[in-house]
Amino acid sequence: MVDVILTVTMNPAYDMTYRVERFERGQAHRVRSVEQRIGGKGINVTRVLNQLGKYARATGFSDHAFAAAAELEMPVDFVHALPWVRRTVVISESEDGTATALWEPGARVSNPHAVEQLAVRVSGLLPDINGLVISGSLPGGVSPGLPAELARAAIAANVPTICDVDGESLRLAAQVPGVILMPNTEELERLTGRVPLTPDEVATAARPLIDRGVRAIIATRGADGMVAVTSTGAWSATLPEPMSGNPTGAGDSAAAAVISALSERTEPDWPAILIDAVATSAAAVLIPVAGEIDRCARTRIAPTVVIEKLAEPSTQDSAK
Ligand SMILES: Nc1ncnc2c1ncn2[C@@H]1O[C@H](COP(=O)(O)OP(=O)(O)O)[C@@H](O)[C@H]1O
Ligand SMILES: O=P(O)(O)OC[C@H]1O[C@](O)(COP(=O)(O)O)[C@@H](O)[C@@H]1O
Repeated sequence: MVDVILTVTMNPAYDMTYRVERFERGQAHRVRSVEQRIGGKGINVTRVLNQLGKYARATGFSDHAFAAAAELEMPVDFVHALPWVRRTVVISESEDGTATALWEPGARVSNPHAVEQLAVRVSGLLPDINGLVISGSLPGGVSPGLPAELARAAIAANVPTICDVDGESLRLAAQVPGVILMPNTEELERLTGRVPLTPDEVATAARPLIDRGVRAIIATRGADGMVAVTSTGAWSATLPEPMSGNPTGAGDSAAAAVISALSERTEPDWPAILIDAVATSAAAVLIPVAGEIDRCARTRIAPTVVIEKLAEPSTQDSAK
C-alpha cells in the first residue's frame, strides 16, 4: 500500500510575500517584488511532503475558486464553506532578512453543514491513510474542539496524527491520548503557563502533558532549533549557525518531516526524526516563499545538526 498522508487546513490563505529593502514603521514603502501562492499551514505541509517524495492530499475548508485552483498541484478535496480566502502577508526585508507577518483572520464559515461534511470526509479517508496533520487557525463559526475531535477519530483508527494548532484548540488537542503536538515556544507557554526558555525548561513544561497521554511534543524554537519530549526521553536539536532567510513555513516543513517518518509505521527513532525536522525546516528558511524546501540544503544540513539527550526533569520540577 502507498503511504498516503492527509492534511487538514481549515483556514487557508493566499501567502503573499512583499519584498522591501528595509521596513520602517509609519513609512510608505515601494515594494520591490510581490509573490503570491496558495497556502495555509496544511497546504504548505502537503507541498513539502510532495517534495519529500510522499503522496499527500489536502482537505479543509475553502471557497470554490480556491479549491479549483490549478496552482494547487495536489489532490484536494475541500469542503466549500468560505465565501472568500484570506491573505497572509509577509514583509521580507532584503537588507537583513527580517520578516514581518500580517495574518488576516479570514471569512466565517458560510455553510451550516461544513463541519459535519469535513468530519465525514476525514473519517471516510482514515482507512486509506498513514498519517494526518491538522494545522493552522480556524475560521469563524468553527468550534475550537474540531481539531481534537478529528484527531481522536484518527488515533482510534491507528493513524499517527499531528495537531499544530494554538489557543483553545491546542488545549483541547492536548487532551487527546496519542496525539503529537508541535507548538512553538509561545504556544507552549500559553498552553502550560510556563515560560520555557531553555531546552530543559521546554522539557519540564512538556513532561506533564506526556504523562497525561500526549504521544510526543515537538516544540519549535525558531533559530534555536527544536526539543522533542516523548515517553522514552527528551532531546534538543540545534544548528551550529542559524540560517538567514524567510522562516515563514519553517514550522510546516518540520511537521512534514515528522509525519513523513511516522507514516512509515516503524518504531519511531525520535532523535533521528528531530534531526530531520531541524534540517528540513532550516532548508525551508532558505527558500524565500513559504511551503517549500531546498532539498540539497536539507541533505547538507542534516549531518551538522547537534543532538543532545536532555536529563529527565524531577517529578518535583514538572509538578511546579
Ligand atoms: N533562522 C533559522 N535558521 C534555522 N532554522 C530555523 C530558523 N528559523 C526557524 N527555523 C527552524 O524552523 C522551525 C520552526 O520555526 P518556528 O519559528 O519555531 O515555528 P513557527 O513558524 O511554527 O512559529 C524551528 O524549530 C527551526 O528548526
Ligand atoms: O492558520 P494560521 O495559524 O493563521 O497560519 C497561517 C500561516 O501559517 C503559515 O503556514 C506559516 O506557518 P509556520 O511559519 O508556522 O510554518 C503561513 O504560510 C500561513 O499563511
